[in-house]
Amino acid sequence: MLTLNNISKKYGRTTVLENIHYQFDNGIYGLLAPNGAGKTTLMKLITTLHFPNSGEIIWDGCDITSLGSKYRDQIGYLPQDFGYYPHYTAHKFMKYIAALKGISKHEVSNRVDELLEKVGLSHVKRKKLKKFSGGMIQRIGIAQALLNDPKILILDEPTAGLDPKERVRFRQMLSTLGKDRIVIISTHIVSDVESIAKDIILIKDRTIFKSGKVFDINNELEGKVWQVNVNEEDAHKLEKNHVIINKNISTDHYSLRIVSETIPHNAAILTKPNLEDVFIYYYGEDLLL
Ligand SMILES: Nc1ncnc2c1ncn2[C@@H]1O[C@H](COP(=O)(O)OP(=O)(O)OP(=O)(O)O)[C@@H](O)[C@H]1O
Repeated sequence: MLTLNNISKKYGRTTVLENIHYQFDNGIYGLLAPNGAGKTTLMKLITTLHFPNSGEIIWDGCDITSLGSKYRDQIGYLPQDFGYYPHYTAHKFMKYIAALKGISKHEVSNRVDELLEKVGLSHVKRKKLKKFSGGMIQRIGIAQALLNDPKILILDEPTAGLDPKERVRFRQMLSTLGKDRIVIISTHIVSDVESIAKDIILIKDRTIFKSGKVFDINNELEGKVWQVNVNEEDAHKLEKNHVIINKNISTDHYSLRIVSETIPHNAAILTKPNLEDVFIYYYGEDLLL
């Protein structure tokens, strides 16, 4: 179990994270917030690339600063700016990272082949990485992070730059990884984690302001999300007075998705809230920054 015990982090005089308290056990966690909210910082604290100004991180009952490499050996990390050697083949790159991680030579070959298979890249293992698509590079990124069979896998914006098809494939691959480890995925894209995360963690104003199962988080907006088709004039009136989650304009009407405590228009129909609604409702202003 990994516990963040009231951790705070400042850069200079600016506090980026404040009193973060959370407990992780095996499973996938979606760390969801707009850019700049502190997701990368939180991940760097967990990977020991940064240290908190106050609070402590506890792994299986011990402070990670006292565990040193015993703790770091348990971590697999895919950073946002994952660096790779374009002239290396997938196989050579994996062997290289395995050597850096101190994995013994007799273990390496099987492990590399097994992981390339797992991420669906064994058929291109002799291809140079410069020939790989963005999705394939991210899959190599996951494979290298898994080399040491980590108990904590940290993926920072793993789907950045991927097209929708690659995103789906990536999600399918990730969904199996949380069975026997903690997997923390940061993203500002709701659909990356909505269907695969056991818990969602939302960061706002430097702290965790909501966390829990998607169903429970969505439930907070139950009875408040409305769908309505209206003419242009009514659409403008509604936009002035309500939080608009989504707006589609067709030739003869406007289709609006609205969050409102009460029925916003006599043609409005109550609909089931989803995580996108929650995200836009709580972060609306921040998303425009
Ligand atoms: N090394 C640093 N020194 C000073 N400020 C930093 C440093 N790293 C991050 N910050 C600032 O801390 C805040 C949080 O950044 P962080 O990268 O953790 O956010 P994020 O949610 O991961 O966003 P993004 O997805 O854009 O990376 C930002 O305002 C950022 O400018």
